[in-house]
Amino acid sequence: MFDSFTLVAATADLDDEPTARGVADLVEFRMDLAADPVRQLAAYDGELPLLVTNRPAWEGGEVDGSDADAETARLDALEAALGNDAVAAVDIELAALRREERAVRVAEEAEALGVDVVVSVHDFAGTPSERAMVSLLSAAASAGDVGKLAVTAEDRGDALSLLSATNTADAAGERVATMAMGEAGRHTRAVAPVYGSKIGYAPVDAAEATAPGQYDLATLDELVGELSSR
Ligand SMILES: O=C1C[C@@](O)(C(=O)O)C[C@@H](O)[C@@H]1O
Repeated sequence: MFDSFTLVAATADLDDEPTARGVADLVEFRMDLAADPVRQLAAYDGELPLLVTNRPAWEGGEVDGSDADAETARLDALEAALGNDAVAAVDIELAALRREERAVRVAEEAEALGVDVVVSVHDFAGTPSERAMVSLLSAAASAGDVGKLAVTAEDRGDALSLLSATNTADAAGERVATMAMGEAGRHTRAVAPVYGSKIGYAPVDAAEATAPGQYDLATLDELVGELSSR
């Protein structure tokens, strides 16, 4: 997975899966935004494979990760999800891998089960320098199967820097996924795949976006299809 562009339908409600079928390649289950994620996963009988994400508040999500116990509980829930046969990929934050042994163990467990690891970095405050982004992408890509960087663009210059960093990482043979959040970065969701980004996220319904500036699934599918060879 992730060798070519992968379109991901992001949702907190696995009942959305039939609507994503035929368009998305994968469903991202945002466990941190979901009501009763354990029950939803156990009951899942959809066709699309799942990417599970349990994003902590310290990285822009909803689940508590404010102390060691909360982080252990969050990562335990993520690890438990790996046992579900529908789970093909897991998202783990680069910052968690850097500071928590428990996160490294979840990544190792995923690898042992043949579950791909998306190592993610989010910047909700702005866009780091191009050099810093290249280095973050490299660190994230080498810590898992794909390195993902989502930044917040304030202007076109930020969007261009992200595209350029994506191009550099791709040319270096790194498997990466990039997107700029916010209005100024919106077009990067369609354009970054041209520069090597391997994942695009979109909600099935634009009203249920999981990040600022996302296109709805059908629109992203169409835009990426027009611009790349999807
Ligand atoms: O990390 C990402 C990328 C994302 O933040 C985006 O900007 O599309 C959406 C999230 O659901 C996903 O986990």
